[in-house]
Amino acid sequence: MAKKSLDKSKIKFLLLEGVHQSAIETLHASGYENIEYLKTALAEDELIEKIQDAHFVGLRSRTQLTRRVFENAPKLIAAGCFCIGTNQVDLQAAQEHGVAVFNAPYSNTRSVAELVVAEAILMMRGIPEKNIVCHRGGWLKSAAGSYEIRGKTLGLIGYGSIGSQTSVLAESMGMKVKFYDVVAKLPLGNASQVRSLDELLQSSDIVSLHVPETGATKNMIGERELGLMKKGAYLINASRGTVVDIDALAAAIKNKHIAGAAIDVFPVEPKGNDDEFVSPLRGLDNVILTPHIGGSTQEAQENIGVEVAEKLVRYSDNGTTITSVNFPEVALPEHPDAHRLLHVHANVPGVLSAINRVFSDNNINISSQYLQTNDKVGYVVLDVHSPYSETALEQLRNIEGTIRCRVLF
Ligand SMILES: NC(=O)c1ccc[n+]([C@@H]2O[C@H](COP(=O)([O-])OP(=O)(O)OC[C@H]3O[C@@H](n4cnc5c(N)ncnc54)[C@H](O)[C@@H]3O)[C@@H](O)[C@H]2O)c1
Ligand SMILES: O=C(O)[C@H](O)COP(=O)(O)O
Repeated sequence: MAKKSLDKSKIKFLLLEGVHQSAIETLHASGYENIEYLKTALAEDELIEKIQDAHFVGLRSRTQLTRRVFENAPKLIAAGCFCIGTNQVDLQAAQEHGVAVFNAPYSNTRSVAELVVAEAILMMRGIPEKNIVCHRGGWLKSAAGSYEIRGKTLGLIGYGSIGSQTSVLAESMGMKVKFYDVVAKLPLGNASQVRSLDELLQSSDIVSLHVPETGATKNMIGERELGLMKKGAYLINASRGTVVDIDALAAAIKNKHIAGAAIDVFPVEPKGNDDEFVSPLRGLDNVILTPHIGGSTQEAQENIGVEVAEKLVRYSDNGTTITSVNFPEVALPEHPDAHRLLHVHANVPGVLSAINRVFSDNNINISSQYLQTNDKVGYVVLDVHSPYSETALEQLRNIEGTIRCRVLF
């Protein structure tokens, strides 16, 4: 029997964390109607229940896609992070289960950069404290401790998309910019790269973090690093909550070594808007606390919705994995006259020759073949002109090392 791809009505998308409606519109426009849409993140057990019959999952930064989730997601072929960070996904486990992961690496960059510059100004003017006092009926008219940002040094930790965009905005407002990054980066404008984190901390009036969550960035700002910062300096963190030792920061603010902070991300964040936010930073003057909204603007969310949904659609319709964060990247042409097979396998010797043997044994002529591998996984795409038989597919699925195998008609 000839095998065609799954009917679009049977392909299920599970969208979590209230991703923007633009994602749904993009999926509808491509013929995908089977969408379960939830406004919240799900805890592991609930997620495992919901993901059983999902082919695609869409999430933001709160949902944890753990190894256990992948082990219990038999139909899942791709995950879309409708955000920049992908640390909430066990990328290794995803790859081992043949699940391609996509994100939106630039769509909220500008939103974060704008917020950081705004916070630098607000903190250097002592606005959080003055604002609170006014709300309580007080009047704190004073220039004491208030400064312009012009001429001050902004120290950026991480000079990737957000760090470098922040650099441009800050310089245009007259700040001097220094940055520390583990990679040598082209400094934009008059910015300069320093050799060590310590040098950056010792010479900056405001330090802002723009690194991903990794083993190396965990608590990279702790008691020692805060102690190295200038007395009266400010700290901004809109990267990940694990990067700053939050108790050490609270202590440094209380003993007035650090004059203020603007923190958007926390080691533990509430699961949803109805849960209490607990932090040692609550109640401290000149600390701006925001609920992880660095990338939460209408512009960013709408763009992210379209961008990530399009990547999922392209992978579903065509097999293209370009920009996947964990999968070998293959850019594929349209295949109007061909039947396309997508085969994901462990990257071990012999799999490719076994695949080719199935084709010759079944007398199937290959019209095009595309292959990319990384150290763990191989992704091969084969276009043929006659439909795949169930027998050939069964043989392909039975090849040792096969992780996933699907047909696009
Ligand atoms: N608050 C929010 O809503 C929000 C929004 C978007 C992104 N983020 C976070 O911001 C992070 C940065 O985003 P991006 O788009 O700029 O990422 P990016 O990958 O473009 O840049 C990260 C930079 O950090 C550098 N880096 C990595 N490890 C480092 C280390 N140990 N020390 C110094 N530098 C190091 C990298 O070399 C890179 O230049 C994301 O990973 C995400 O976690 C938060
Ligand atoms: O990684 C990101 O893009 C940010 O942390 C934003 O995440 P969010 O979509 O959960 O707000």
